[in-house]
Amino acid sequence: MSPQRPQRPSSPARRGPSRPRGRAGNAGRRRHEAVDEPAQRGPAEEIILAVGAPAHGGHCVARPADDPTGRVVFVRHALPGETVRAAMTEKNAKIWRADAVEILTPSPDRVDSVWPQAGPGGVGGGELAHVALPAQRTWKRWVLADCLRRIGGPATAQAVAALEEAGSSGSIVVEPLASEAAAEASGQAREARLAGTGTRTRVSLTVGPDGRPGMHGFRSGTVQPLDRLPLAVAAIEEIGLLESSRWRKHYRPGMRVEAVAPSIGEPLVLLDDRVLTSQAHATGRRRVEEAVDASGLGLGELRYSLHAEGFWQIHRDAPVTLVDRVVRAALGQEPSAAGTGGDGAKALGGARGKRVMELYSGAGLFTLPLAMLIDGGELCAIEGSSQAVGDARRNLHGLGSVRLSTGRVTARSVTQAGQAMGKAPDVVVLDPPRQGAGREVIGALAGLAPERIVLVACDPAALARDLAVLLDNRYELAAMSALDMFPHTHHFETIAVLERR
Ligand SMILES: C[S@@+](CC[C@H](N)C(=O)[O-])C[C@H]1O[C@@H](n2cnc3c(N)ncnc32)[C@H](O)[C@@H]1O
Repeated sequence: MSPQRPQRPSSPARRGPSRPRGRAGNAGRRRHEAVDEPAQRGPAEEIILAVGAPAHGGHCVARPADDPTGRVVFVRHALPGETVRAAMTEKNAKIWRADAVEILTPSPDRVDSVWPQAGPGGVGGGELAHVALPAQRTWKRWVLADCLRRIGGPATAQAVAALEEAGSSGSIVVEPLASEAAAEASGQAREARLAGTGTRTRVSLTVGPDGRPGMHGFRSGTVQPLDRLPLAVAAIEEIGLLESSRWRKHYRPGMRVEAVAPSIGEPLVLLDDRVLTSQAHATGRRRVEEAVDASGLGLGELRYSLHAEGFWQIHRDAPVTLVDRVVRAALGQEPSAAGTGGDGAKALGGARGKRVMELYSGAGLFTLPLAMLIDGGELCAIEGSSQAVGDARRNLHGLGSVRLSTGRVTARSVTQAGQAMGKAPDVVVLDPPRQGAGREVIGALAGLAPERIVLVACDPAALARDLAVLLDNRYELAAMSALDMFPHTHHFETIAVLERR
């Protein structure tokens, strides 16, 4: 997706110069107000930009249209190939940033935003809502390839390009999750247009000074009130957190409002530390129950119980997809991260008796199916949150040979856990937070010399860094897949499988 290689999706093309319609245009004007903080600064400087390739972080690399050799500007709310009028939002010696506020030459991939309040000058967290969903995945594919090349270095980029799944393009396709794939394949224009909305089972808001809940403006401390939550599942929209007077009376400026819609039972709402039902009644319930279909692994439905505020994969299809991919990648005979379906139980026939280490294990999303499949083997997991470890203990109750430790994942704790296992683990699964595991942890992990490592990454820059260290430490890349787990944002998830040389 670039001026040279524009993608042509099935989305309706917008012809001729146009302002982003409706609220996006208004949001553009609002942006000037945001830029004006403090108020005496005057209107934002505007600039005409020729927009180039997407870059990590949800923006594109652009240059002034009348000076293509000029300064690079990171522009949001634009698309590769467009010419836009942009309002500068940050300009200093290091970086220039801008928001596209008028689209002079629209890309065929531009659509009416599914979340105008996340448009120019709006809240963060929906920065690709103006991009057709297939083109969002192309955007992310480019960003992944760019991070692997720039941050991982030539050896990392070559290792990825050599994978069968990278195909002739040499890059990894970012796949839709089941809901989006079904909506896009439905043949229904409305369903396809709204694909990727209504998928988030967790939503986090802040109450603004006026008592209305909203989200922070992008790179701003100001809470902007919201009038819709288009990315949230219907069960959260229906609670009426934004408009209902029954909620307003509970709100105080600065309060955090978290809505949690588990796959089993009623949603819960957390107001700072208080837990309320979806009807705004106080409740002693602090836990939610989640069901994950692991029949593809021959395990049927898995049940999890966790604290409502605990970490859980946010897209409604993410737990089932990740469990299937990660467990197959860890315990399958073939080191594939790419495929789902097929006879999981057969593919996992060799799992019994395996020795597994899991880092950053949360409430046990992967730990439970791994422990069930290695029957007679050994599993050692490390997780930093004691609450999550308590949840995992409960979820794994009765499964033998599992050691769940609370503590930071560090080079030392990884080495000690390896020593405690006695013999090198057969496989290590790690799902670190956004910043990745880091050079030292990865180095210690490589020092344990497991046959296989499954690295789950939600940030392509961190993935590239961690991967480069593994490739330098006697591991080779065996498989990689990428999943569009955060539609309408720039985020996505990657699973890399490495084998010891
Ligand atoms: C991306 S989540 C993955 C959890 C689990 N795999 C899942 O999918 O539900 C990352 C987990 O790492 C934990 N964590 C973050 N930093 C950590 C650290 N330095 N040491 C140990 N755990 C950490 C968090 O508490 C969180 O549970």
